[in-house]
Amino acid sequence: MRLVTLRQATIRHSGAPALENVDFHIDKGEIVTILGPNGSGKSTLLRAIIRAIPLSAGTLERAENLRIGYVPQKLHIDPTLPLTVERFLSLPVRISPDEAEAALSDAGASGLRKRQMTGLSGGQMQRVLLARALLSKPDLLILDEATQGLDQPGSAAFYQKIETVRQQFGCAVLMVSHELHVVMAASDRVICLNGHVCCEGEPAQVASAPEYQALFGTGTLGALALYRHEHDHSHDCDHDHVGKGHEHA
Ligand SMILES: Nc1ncnc2c1ncn2[C@@H]1O[C@H](COP(=O)(O)OP(=O)(O)OP(=O)(O)O)[C@@H](O)[C@H]1O
Repeated sequence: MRLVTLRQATIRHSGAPALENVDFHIDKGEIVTILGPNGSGKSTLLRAIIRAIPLSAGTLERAENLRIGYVPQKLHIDPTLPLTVERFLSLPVRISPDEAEAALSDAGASGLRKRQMTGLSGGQMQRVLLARALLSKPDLLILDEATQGLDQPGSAAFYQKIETVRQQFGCAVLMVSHELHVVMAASDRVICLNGHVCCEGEPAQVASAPEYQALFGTGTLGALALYRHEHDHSHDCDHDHVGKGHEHA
């Protein structure tokens, strides 16, 4: 089932085009990742889909009653503002402590309900933002560089959580990320943007496309191969492997 379709979408900011003639779609349950250099229109695309900015040309269709959960890049909260996680989750629609606890648990943030928002670590904050996005039981979860500022284990754990959430909620996931190898391995489809769609397809297809390599180089091909490798051999000893090639075996 198709959740969102953009046809020949053009978006201008103060007259200057950020995106031109973009065709895009996402289906139920898919994980789609948007890659692209700084200023290539990734956030603009996401914000158009949530109808935060209008199209200058083209069309946007969304499935009827589509529920979207949006996890922003970051959230600025005034450090002098007392705001517990529970109260944050109750903005703007009040929820019960049980609902707050359930959403936090789904997002892997159990136990943070009474904490102050300004006292959370980067990883805890992202999980609270995820919990908030999950409250609407989304059909489509949108993440805009949600792991920016997290260390590598932190962001890997976050993406694993996203995969669990997708299975649990049956939602599609649309995300922007710069962490090429993790994201490429976790995505069904990758779209490479640079003001327009440069190339798109399954991760392996995109990684070998000349347009992608012109933007990102060929380095990620190796990383992708490591994460995608088929396990076609057995090991003659059962110690823990530390080699990168076994991280995703
Ligand atoms: N509100 C705005 N007003 C004017 N120009 C804007 C606005 N928002 C974005 N732009 C411009 O539109 C272009 C695309 O910006 P966008 O934020 O979508 O890129 P991005 O790919 O998400 O970048 P980054 O990776 O740096 O987050 C950039 O040239 C940016 O300067």
